[in-house]
Amino acid sequence: MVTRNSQKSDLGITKSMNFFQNIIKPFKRSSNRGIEDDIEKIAALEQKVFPFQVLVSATKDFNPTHKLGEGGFGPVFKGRLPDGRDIAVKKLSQASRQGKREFVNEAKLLAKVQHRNVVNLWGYCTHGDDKLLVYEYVANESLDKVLFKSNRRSVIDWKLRFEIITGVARGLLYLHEDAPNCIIHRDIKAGNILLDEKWVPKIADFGMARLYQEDATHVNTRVAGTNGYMAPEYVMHGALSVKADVFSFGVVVLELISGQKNSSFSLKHADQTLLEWAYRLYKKGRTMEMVDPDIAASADPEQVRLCVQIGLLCVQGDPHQRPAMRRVSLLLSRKPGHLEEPERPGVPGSRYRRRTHHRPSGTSSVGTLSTTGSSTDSFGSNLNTNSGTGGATPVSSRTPTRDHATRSAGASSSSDPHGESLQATQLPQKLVQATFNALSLSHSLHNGHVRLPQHNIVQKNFGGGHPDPNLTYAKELVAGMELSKNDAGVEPPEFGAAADGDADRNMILGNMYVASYKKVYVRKNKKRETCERSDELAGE
Ligand SMILES: Nc1ncnc2c1ncn2[C@@H]1O[C@H](COP(=O)(O)OP(=O)(O)OP(=O)(O)O)[C@@H](O)[C@H]1O
Repeated sequence: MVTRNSQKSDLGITKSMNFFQNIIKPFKRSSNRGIEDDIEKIAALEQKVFPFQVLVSATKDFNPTHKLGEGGFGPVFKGRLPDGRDIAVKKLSQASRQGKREFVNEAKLLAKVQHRNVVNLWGYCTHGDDKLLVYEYVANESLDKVLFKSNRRSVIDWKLRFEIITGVARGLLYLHEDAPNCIIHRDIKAGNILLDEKWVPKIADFGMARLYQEDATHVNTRVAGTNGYMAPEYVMHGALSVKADVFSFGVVVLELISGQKNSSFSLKHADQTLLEWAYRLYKKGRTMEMVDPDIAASADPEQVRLCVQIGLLCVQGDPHQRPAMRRVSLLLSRKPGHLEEPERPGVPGSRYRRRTHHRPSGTSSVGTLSTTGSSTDSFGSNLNTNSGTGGATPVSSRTPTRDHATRSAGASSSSDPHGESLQATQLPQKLVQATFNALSLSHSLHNGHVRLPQHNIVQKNFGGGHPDPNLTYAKELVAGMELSKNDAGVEPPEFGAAADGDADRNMILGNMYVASYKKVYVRKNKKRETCERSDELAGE
């Protein structure tokens, strides 16, 4: 990576220049071209189109030495435009099967998203099958590298960390409520927060899910988020709302305070997660013990308490209990004490308990750019989120498929005398952990991304000879369960045994296994039958 010092003077120059001039400069024509050429080019510039050749020369033909890294969406190259501006060019991998027109439409929309705390998309380019996005170059590394992978973590002292928290909150508020379209990021994490030369945080990778949406003919297990940051209702049911981003933001806040990465915290502390640990300390009034020892000296106890409280409010299990980002931004400017008490945190993989709210119908749940334009509490509606036999069975598939799956799996939730407990709104903690382990497995298999089946697409396309993402999901579930198989004494199901072409058979089998696991588990652990751990947690 090119160091930020070498960029500083250029950045200084470009900031003072008008944006349109900046854009037009690299394409200045020689004087003998026609006026039509001019018009065409100006039109292209307004649409923020970058000619491929400009990007080729900016990145020295995508030279490996210019490669900044490669994420789930493809490689990113650093480049410099003829006017001196530095850019980051993301070459989308072929997994984005979007047509050229759709890509251009999406990119145009995303290029309108401009905010100080968001990595600005300056333009885009298509060339043959290649699709490229051109971003402003952000000089410092991503937050995860500074926080978790370097010995520079003390460089971001408490004051900076607090500013990063407020900056990310503002960026996310903008995406949710003030951008031209409501954007649910879906993958808020320390790795997607880039820091500029003044440590101003900028949210990266917004809108990517939209560019990678499956079309009607392509079934895929889509990149859905990153382990350790995903809201429980999203992990378990694919239910997506702005509150899923709020949850991920809460995780980032607690990571920033503690300097600990949520997804690896449990490896060091077998019996708890970062979120539970934070909750316990908060309940005991010992929030300062959470602070990263490297920066403890610079920490302001009042601000720390406020941030811990806000972080915990954001990671509550019930999405409706989580504050919207506007409120978070407001709260960050207040003194603690005016705030409600957070309830115990949700665990990725756990089921949340719905309260008095009802899910609004007809809201979009999967798209990144919300089709409703509503900013808060738009809650996923295409999946069952609130009942069932312990898993994420799609609503529309449940009636026709369950009977068959029940027979195939040799277990029945409806005939089970403990049926009531199987319908409980929360799974035992251990089961939750096992599911989480399954997702961790998926995490390691997929370059840090958890992949979830996209149920509605599966349903639409099953029978077309596509791979069955439900199979993967169910196997992952079971892999998690197997870690504790001896406790449960339940054999995993035979996947694929049901051969009638039922779209969700493997999902159902996986869920049945979870259900039967739970049945045995509950029998063996009567005490935990109600799974109410909040008092227990608070008292510990
Ligand atoms: N605008 C940018 N300015 C500077 N560096 C960038 C920019 N965008 C991305 N990078 C860097 O490029 C690398 C790849 O980024 P990318 O966002 O594609 O994937 P990632 O964050 O590493 O992984 P993931 O896909 O899991 O988010 C990262 O090191 C990132 O910090």
